Amino acid sequence: MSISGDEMDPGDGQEEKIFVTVRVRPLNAKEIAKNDVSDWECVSNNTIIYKNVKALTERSMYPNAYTFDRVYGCDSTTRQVYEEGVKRIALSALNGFNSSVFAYGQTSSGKTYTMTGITQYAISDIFDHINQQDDREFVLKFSAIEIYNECVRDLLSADATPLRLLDDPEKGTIVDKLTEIHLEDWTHLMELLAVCEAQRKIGETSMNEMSSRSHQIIRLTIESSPSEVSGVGSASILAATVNFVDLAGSERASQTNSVGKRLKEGGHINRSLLTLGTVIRKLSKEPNGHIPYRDSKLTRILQNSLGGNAKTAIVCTLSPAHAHLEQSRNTLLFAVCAKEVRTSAQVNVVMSEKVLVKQLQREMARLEHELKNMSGTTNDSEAIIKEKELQIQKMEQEIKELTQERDLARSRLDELLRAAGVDQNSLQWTDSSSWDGGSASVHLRGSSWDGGSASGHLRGSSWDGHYTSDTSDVAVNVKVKVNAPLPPTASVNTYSFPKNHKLRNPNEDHYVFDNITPREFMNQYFGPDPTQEWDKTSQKARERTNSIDSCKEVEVCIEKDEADDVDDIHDQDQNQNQNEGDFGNSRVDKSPRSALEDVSETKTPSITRSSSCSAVIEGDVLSSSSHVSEKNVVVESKSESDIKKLCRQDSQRTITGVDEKEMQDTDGDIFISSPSSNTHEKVMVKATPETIESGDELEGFDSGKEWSLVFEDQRKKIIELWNECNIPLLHRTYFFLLIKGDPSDSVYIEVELRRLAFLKKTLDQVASARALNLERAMLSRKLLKKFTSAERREMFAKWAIDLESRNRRFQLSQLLWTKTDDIEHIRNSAEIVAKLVGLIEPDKTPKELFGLTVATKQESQSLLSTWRNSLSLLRY
Ligand SMILES: Nc1ncnc2c1ncn2[C@@H]1O[C@H](COP(=O)(O)OP(=O)(O)OP(=O)(O)O)[C@@H](O)[C@H]1O
Repeated sequence: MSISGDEMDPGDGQEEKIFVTVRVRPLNAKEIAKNDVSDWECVSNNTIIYKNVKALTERSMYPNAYTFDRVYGCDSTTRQVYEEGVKRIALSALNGFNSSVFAYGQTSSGKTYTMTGITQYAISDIFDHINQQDDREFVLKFSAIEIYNECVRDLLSADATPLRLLDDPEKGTIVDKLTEIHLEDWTHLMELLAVCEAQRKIGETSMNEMSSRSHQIIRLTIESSPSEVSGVGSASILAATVNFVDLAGSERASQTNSVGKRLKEGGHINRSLLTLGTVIRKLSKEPNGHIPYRDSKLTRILQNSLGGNAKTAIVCTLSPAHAHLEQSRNTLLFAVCAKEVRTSAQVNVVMSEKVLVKQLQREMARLEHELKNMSGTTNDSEAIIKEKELQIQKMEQEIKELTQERDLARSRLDELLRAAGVDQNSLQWTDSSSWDGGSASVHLRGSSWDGGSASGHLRGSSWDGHYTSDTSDVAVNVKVKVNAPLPPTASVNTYSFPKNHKLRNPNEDHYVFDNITPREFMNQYFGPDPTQEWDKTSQKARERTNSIDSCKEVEVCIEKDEADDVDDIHDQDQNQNQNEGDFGNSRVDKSPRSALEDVSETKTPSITRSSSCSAVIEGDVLSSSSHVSEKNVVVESKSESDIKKLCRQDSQRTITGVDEKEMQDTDGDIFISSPSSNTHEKVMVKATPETIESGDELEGFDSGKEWSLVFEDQRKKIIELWNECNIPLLHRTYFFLLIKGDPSDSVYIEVELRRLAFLKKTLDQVASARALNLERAMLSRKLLKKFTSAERREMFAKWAIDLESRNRRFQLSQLLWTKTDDIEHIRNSAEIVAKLVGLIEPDKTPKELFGLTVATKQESQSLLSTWRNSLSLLRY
């Protein structure tokens, strides 16, 4: 339904006439039976004429043609009457105009018939209109009264006590304590109309079997306000009423043969209708004179509708029968007067308290929402700022740490270079560290590998692979003799560190994880291992010395697969254990050389020599007590011949793909690796022991005495962690072969401690997870073994409900049912299974569900059907 602009806004505050229509009903059966004829004919849309010529001559004092806004003949429908005029008036209440629709006419002329239809059509259209309106919210209130024998009665109340009429300065006459019901929908309306019909006084007269003996006024109050989406505007808050008035019919006592109660009723009806007629006549003739509204309850209540702030439509109903000619003429006279009456309808912005409260609540809610949004935005901004500040703090801390590491590296390198006799003036550190995408490199470019001289380029230095100290390339001529010819284009010992530290060191141990090594883990969580870069830097320094005499220690790192010769190593370890005893206390006196040879005899997969191991060479050899291989082994040598021997032995036993010549001795030469020979091999030259021993004090240790205490403490910790983590004996042996308590070993010790701490934490986690699984497994076994089948099912049902893991439940059900092949047993128990597993795997077949191997296809289908039925019953 749509309401055109004309329909919705016929004029704000302008006077307009009451819209008057006339409707003639068809002759009824009684009238036809009496051979009565219709006196009236609608000759056009708005003109009705009296067509009985005989009567016309006899009663010439009456006009024979009447013109109204609309006239409807006996073949008209109520829909027509409604649509062609009444609708506009009725629906103007949606726009804030009070409105009223009357049916006026003699008894049995069709007032109730017409008004019933009009009321329903109008309210239906109001519902439709409201449903189409998104920008306004509506509240409908329904009330109904009847005026019976000059008493006002609430038709929605069982209490028949007459209601008082009160005069409100703003609203006019109001009915006190009238029931108003919030109208919800169409069904609700029908219910209320039925109540009204049931309550209304209806009686049988000779004119009408169902004669209305009272005036009925159905009132719909429409309150509307802008919806939340359309914003708020107090001016557009509207409240208006629409009255549907079905008057009782005027009657002649002689015609209705009324007596007693009906006669009294007829008297009240006629009196009130007479007053109504008087009011209408006066309004039409002397609108500014006295209008006797107060002479009847009806006119009092309808005062606004008749001559006040309302749009009004009157449908005058006629009985066409000649027998009712006089009443029809009176009705037409009333209609003639009514059409002259003017009303002045104005938009009612007077709102009810309820609407006002609702509007205020909505406005408050909107403001609160806005406030919340504003505070939310503020909170968000604060959170972002806080987060950024934290990031900045974190970055500053990282920069600080990196700077410290860099300075430490520089100082160490300087000391090494100083010790190696390199002219440090030729090297320049710059502070212009540049973030170059996280890669750092140390290049040693050999221009003439076979000639024994190489031009080393030390390009920056980085401890963690994050940055490069981008100094200008410093060319240092380093005389290095190599034993094996290298490809002339080869760059040797070039290390690049990916930005994310994820570079996997082939020398790394593999204790726990497949995808991350402890070193990677430590790099990630504890920062870089400074020893790696230290080693490289030391190597550079060594190369610069160009003096093989000063090189009394060589660090040799050879990687080999962990799996190689583990058993052999184990055997060797056992042999060693017989002689060596516990690490902490009983060291077997043994010459360094023999110690080295012992170690090398174990077919060590890799060998590394530390710069701090001279004490070992000249003193004790550490014992060992385990049997698992390690990749990195640190040994030491006192002389070049020792080194050469060691390397020869190792190369013969463990290194594959290494040129024998590479390890052969040329007295006084330094061993360096050939990267082309084997990517798993690396030989690094390191600083001389003299360099370290000649007063290299590491930071954090002021005196040898203090360090020795710290060292003892750390050593104990390491041993404890070794035991707790089941660290291979070989690793322990090699570790303490190299780490003897020299202050320069503190870095190695710290690395070891960190690694062990990580390992222990991981092992603890794994152990607790295993314990949990074991406990569960034990429970499963107990369940199957200890109890009878019934007990198992019962326990299992309880347990399974408690278990959160659905897969676990399914596995348990399989366990349960694989114990039997008894189809009947399973069928009977399908309900339990459905409870346990049905909600988990609804598409599984019985075979899959029950773990059966003997079920035929038919049996499976039968089980499945049973199971599904159970499932549907048990679905919760
Ligand atoms: N336009 C019409 N078409 C067909 N039947 C009608 C029409 N108008 C009224 N009637 C029938 O005429 C009879 C009287 O109608 P109704 O009860 O509406 O008259 P009324 O004016 O309300 O009478 P009263 O004043 O006594 O209550 C009813 O049976 C009704 O069905």
